[in-house]
Amino acid sequence: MAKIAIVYHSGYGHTAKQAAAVAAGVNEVAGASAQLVALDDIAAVPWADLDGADGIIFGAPTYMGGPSAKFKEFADASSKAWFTRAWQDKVAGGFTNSASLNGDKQGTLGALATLALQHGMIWVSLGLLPANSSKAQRNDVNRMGASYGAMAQSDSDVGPDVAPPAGDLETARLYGARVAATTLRFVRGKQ
Ligand SMILES: Cc1cc2nc3c(=O)[nH]c(=O)nc-3n(C[C@H](O)[C@H](O)[C@H](O)COP(=O)(O)O)c2cc1C
Repeated sequence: MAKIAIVYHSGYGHTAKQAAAVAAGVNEVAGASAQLVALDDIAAVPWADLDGADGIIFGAPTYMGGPSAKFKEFADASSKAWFTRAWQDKVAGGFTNSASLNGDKQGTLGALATLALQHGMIWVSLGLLPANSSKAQRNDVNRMGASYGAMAQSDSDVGPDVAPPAGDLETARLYGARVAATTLRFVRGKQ
């Protein structure tokens, strides 16, 4: 069994929907299971569960071009795990959601990847072709052409009941499945 923790922050619920889609993708892979960890209270982070996971997927909304402050608080607190190399060689991935089509989401994914690399983790790319032809539609998979991880976009005037759109949630689901399948290979390789 590959245990995959999905550690995310969501201020207003949009990134939480993306996180749920990532978890659905993980759980669709036979032999993999997802544990969603919402970063509401840093004092409540289940560090032992993260240390015991085979993979960790990080998620944050893009605020001012980078991960939200609450996620950064978690990243800073993870320095204890960094000292002990507790997450060394675990599989890692990341996702972000923001209001603008671009919105500097790449800055957030870069920060999430850097966190994983500092911990000695093995980062998984998105692995999906971009929807960038003249026929591309709003609900296409990977409509923002990401490669670092999964991106989603939520219109600024609507709630998480309607955003992010279905294609972005499908992108998140496919990414969760990809990270899970990759983690399973590592777990089986160790056995
Ligand atoms: C403090 C703050 C900063 C933001 N900065 C950005 C930004 O840099 N780029 C962007 O596209 N959207 C930005 N937004 C919009 C959020 O990314 C967007 O509303 C997102 O859906 C929020 O996700 P959440 O509901 O999970 O918190 C910002 C929102 C807030 C509250």
